[in-house]
Amino acid sequence: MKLTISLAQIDIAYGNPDENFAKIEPLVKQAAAAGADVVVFPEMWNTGYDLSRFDKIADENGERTRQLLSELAKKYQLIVHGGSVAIKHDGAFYNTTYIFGRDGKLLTQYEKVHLFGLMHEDEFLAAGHEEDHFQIKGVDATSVICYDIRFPEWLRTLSLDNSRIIFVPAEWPTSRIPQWRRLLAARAIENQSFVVAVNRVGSDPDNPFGGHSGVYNPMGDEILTLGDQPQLKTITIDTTETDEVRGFMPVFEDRRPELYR
Ligand SMILES: O=C(O)CCC(=O)C(=O)O
Repeated sequence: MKLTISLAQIDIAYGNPDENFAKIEPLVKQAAAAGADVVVFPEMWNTGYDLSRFDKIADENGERTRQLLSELAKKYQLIVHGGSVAIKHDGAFYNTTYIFGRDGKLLTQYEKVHLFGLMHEDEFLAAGHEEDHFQIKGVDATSVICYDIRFPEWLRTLSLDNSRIIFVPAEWPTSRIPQWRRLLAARAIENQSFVVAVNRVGSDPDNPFGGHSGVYNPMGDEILTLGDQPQLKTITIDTTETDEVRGFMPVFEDRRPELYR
């Protein structure tokens, strides 16, 4: 299946949801004009890492985000992968992904499983504990968030359900961009999947963020890379490449799960 994917690499206004929400529609429109089947945003784009103000700025039950993404998916007739946003529900804060189909219906949602202590997420957020699986034009896909890519066992778990694409929204600091690119390539190679990763650019009071959003094929080649400036880029991938790679190198069949822990 051929899939056209737009990566929306944006700067995020620190702690300013109104400014950030206003950025989304023009990018969805641009992706639709480029013929995209899906547009992807970075991690926690509504607030950035303004964690100590989440009681004031996190999206209550994700309602504002869900309403906007649903409307835009329907209006522009494409899948909107909403990166992730800071939300509040049941008295706790979560780093949450929402993905909407062309009909405006929620395809899946995911709460970040591995909280990033170096940026104090574990002090302010509750961790998710559920897998997410969805389909794009009949192709199985899954999605994680940023620091999750350092846990190959989690991405493997998510990939076991026939997934062919792993989406990765992120706020990944500039100093570790070389690791970002190597980790994404490794996750693509070992899971014989496409990896579509969207990082933010710009900076917050603690970190500059290095962009280099990209798409990796199932051999781990970086087939699209964005620089370190805000931009939207679009690429068409052929997901049957995953069948070819899994055919000549049957890694999934050769697993020995009885030996692993
Ligand atoms: O793992 C890293 O180096 C960066 C992770 C990160 O920035 C995040 O999870 O938000």
